[in-house]
This record gives sequence, structure tokens and C-alpha cells, in this order.
Amino acid sequence: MSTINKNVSIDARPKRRTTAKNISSMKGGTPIVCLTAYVTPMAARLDKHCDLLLVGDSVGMVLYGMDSTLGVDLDMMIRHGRAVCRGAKQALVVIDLPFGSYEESKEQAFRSAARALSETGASAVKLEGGVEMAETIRFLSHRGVPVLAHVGLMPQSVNSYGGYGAHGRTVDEWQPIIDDALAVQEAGAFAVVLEGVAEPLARKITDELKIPVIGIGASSACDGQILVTEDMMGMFAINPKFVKRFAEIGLAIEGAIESYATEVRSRSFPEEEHTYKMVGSNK
Ligand SMILES: Nc1nc(=O)c2c([nH]1)NC[C@@H]1CN(c3ccc(C(=O)N[C@@H](CCC(=O)O)C(=O)O)cc3)CN21
Ligand SMILES: CC(C)C(=O)C(=O)O
Ligand SMILES: [Mg+2]
Repeated sequence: MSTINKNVSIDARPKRRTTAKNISSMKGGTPIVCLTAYVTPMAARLDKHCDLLLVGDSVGMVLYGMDSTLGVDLDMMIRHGRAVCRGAKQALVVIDLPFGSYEESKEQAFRSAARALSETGASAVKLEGGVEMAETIRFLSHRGVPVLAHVGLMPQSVNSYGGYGAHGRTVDEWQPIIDDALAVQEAGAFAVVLEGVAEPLARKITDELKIPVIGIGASSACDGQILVTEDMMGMFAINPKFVKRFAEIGLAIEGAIESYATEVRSRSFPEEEHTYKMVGSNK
């Protein structure tokens, strides 16, 4: 083996990590596969199949039992972002900026985004908002922070909406959402998440935008899809219309725990094979 290249094995060279630019170039092609990730072991499994992993502020609801995403702070996002980056080698890792960490000013947004990237190893941030966030998105993306925008149903605004109902189900609701999508594109977002909107609106926005539209509850018309991993795994109690359960991991967990409890109480666990012997004995 050459001494010059001793640290570079051609065969085992890792595939380069997906970039925000790569995601932008996937507009109109094979749909972009995205899921949320909060912890290392799940991130490692997701990484094999996903183009993009989102460290979503949904972490507050899914892992901490909060009843909305409003109580999540930047330290929580950074802690989980770091965990996800340890597991993910290929996918683009994007961190949600939490409520209160970016809305005040573009400078506040940059400070939060800079921490989110420099303290985790993630390569992009996501923030909720359309026309009103365009100036912030422009400020970040011109300063080295790729931004994934998020329009349509914006969960951090749940108190203004009064619930998580779908948007754009009557045509008179369309124009503000279209304006938001166009504004974030014009401001330099590399892609946009479109959440909780009726199919014809999702189709129109996907057709009109030059950047990829990643849908959640926004029909098959989008350029890609995202779901909360625990939702599609059957590990979380809420079940919106847009969630398909691809597994019933929650039931599998309950079954395993029930078996453990039964075996401990009946002394059938632990068995010989789980038991240490004295040094020098046969087993
Ligand atoms: N686990 C999880 N999954 C998500 O998709 C998610 C989060 N958490 N947290 C942040 C937001 C909140 N989201 C939600 C939460 C609830 C509904 C829901 O229950 N939708 C109902 C309609 C509700 C109504 O009409 O008021 C549905 O039937 O789809 C939808 C999106 C999406 N996001
Ligand atoms: C549902 C996705 C898009 C999200 O923002 C989150 O998981 O926080
Ligand atoms: Mg979010």
C-alpha cells in the first residue's frame, strides 16, 4: 500500500454527503425522501435510505410529551442535532429553528442558525414563515446558511390558528400561501416544506416554484415527502389524516415489555446463557 495514501482507501471511500445544492437539483425528478430524526441509532438507520434528515422541533411533542412545539428551545435542538449528526453520514441534516429563536430580527436568526450549524455538524436550518420571513431567509442564505423554508400549516403558529386543521381548502385561502411560497423562493430558500394543504393548491405551488416542494399532508403532487418518523413507525399517539403507519413499532414495544415482565415474575429470565460463571468453570 502506498504510504502517501495510507489514510485514503479508494474502495471504502465514503460517498459524499448530500448538500443543500444537491437537494435543489432534485426538483421535478425522483421524489426527495425525508424523515425526522432526533437520536443517533435511529439517524444511522434513516441515513441509509433518506436524502434529508430533519431534526424537527416536533421532538418536544414526540420525545418530551409537550402538547405543542412552542416550549422547545435552541439548546434542545442543538443537543438532538449533535446526536443525529453522529449517526448520519450521507443524508443532509437540517435543524429546525425553534419558536422564539429567529422571529425578532434577522440578526437574532443568524445568531441562532450559526449556533445550530457550528455546534452540531448540520448543514442547513429550517424556519417557519413566508412573506414575513423573506428578509430573514435572504440574510441567512447570503451569509452561508442554507435555509429550508416552511409554509402552509406552520405548527409554531398553532395559537393563532386555534388548531392543526388543513389550509387552502377553499380557493379564497390560496393567494396568501402562494405568495409565501414565492417569497421564500425569491429570498433564496434551497427548498420549501409545504404542510397541511389541499391537493390542488399543493400541485399549483409545486408547478410554479423552481425550488423543490417537500410535502407533509400536501398530497403526492410535491417534489418530495416528509413525515415524523415515530408517526410512520406507529410509535406516537396522534394520527393525522396524512400519516400512513408503515409499521406498528409501538405494539412491538408493548409486546416485548409484557414478555419481559412475565418472564421476570416467573423467573424464566434470566436463563443460563445470560448468567456469568466463575473463572475456570466450563461455561
Ligand atoms: N408527531 C408529530 N407529527 C407531526 O406531524 C407534527 C408534530 N408531531 N408536531 C408538530 C406538528 C403538529 N402537526 C399536526 C398535529 C396534529 C394534526 C391533526 O391532528 N390533524 C387532524 C385535523 C385537526 C383539525 O382539523 O383540527 C387530521 O385529521 O389531520 C396535524 C398536524 C404536524 N406536526
Ligand atoms: C413535521 C416537520 C416538517 C417538522 O417541522 C417537524 O418535525 O418539526
Ligand atoms: Mg417543525
